[in-house]
Amino acid sequence: MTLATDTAAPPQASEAPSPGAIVFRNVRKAFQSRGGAESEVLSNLNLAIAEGEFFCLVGPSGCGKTTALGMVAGFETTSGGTLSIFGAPAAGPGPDRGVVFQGDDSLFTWLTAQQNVEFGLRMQGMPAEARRQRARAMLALVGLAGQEDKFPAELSGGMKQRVQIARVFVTKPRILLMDEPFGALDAQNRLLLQESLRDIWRRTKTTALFITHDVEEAIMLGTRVGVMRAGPRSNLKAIVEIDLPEVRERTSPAFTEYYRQLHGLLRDEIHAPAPAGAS
Ligand SMILES: Nc1ncnc2c1ncn2[C@@H]1O[C@H](COP(=O)(O)OP(=O)(O)OP(=O)(O)O)[C@@H](O)[C@H]1O
Repeated sequence: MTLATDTAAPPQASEAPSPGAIVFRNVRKAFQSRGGAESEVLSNLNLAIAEGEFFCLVGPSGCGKTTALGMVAGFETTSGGTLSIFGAPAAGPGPDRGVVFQGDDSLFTWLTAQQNVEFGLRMQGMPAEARRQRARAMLALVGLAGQEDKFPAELSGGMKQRVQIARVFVTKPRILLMDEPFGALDAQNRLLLQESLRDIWRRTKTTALFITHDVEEAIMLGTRVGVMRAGPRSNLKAIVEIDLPEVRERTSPAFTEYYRQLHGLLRDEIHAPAPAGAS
């Protein structure tokens, strides 16, 4: 069980660029209020996510998890430091990064599940038969075999979220960004989707950054779990490496021990006093 508190220390000038799929170096993010005052949400954020990792991020509400993910997605710019994606400075959104949000309602209502999943492949110019087969296989992987011809209005919330995941994975993005994708689901659907996601990730080893409020979910899915400090000026407090078998058992002693450790780190942040000078 590895607990790292000093994550990705700033490089020296002579140091070669770090390898890694997603690398934050001293990243700062501030927002300007309408009155002109600045609030610094993230400060000195250092994190290197390796290619093929499934990195989960947990932290107190409002600490800046979505902001960090939004910068990787290209929806937000940094206010300082550097953020690189596969060695290049992060720029705007691109097809190399697939994004799934909580209660994502962006399916095309006039297309079937199959057509929704095929859409990105069609945009890539894939021939009809190849994309039909790829989309069907992906829908089967998320447990939707036999539901291909249903429209979003005919699907439950959990089924729609499965289509979202299939739609993102099918185009094989290099990076998968998920912001509480199962947050709006009931407990049973949540467990089933965690299993599907873990299964797909084991097959594809897509680099993933996954935000959750659920420590158990983070241990179930992650190769490492990062715990963020309470904001403002948040950054990473600790990273816990999850050294569990590929098939994870929630009731195993090792799982329970990770839960206790992570829950403790998180609880301390939730009850931590605000830093001096916090606005
Ligand atoms: N566009 C924006 N303009 C101004 N402030 C913003 C903007 N986006 C986010 N913030 C502020 O940044 C802080 C961090 O927000 P963010 O959504 O990243 O937190 P979070 O950790 O994802 O929260 P939660 O767990 O509740 O979803 C909050 O105080 C939020 O109000």
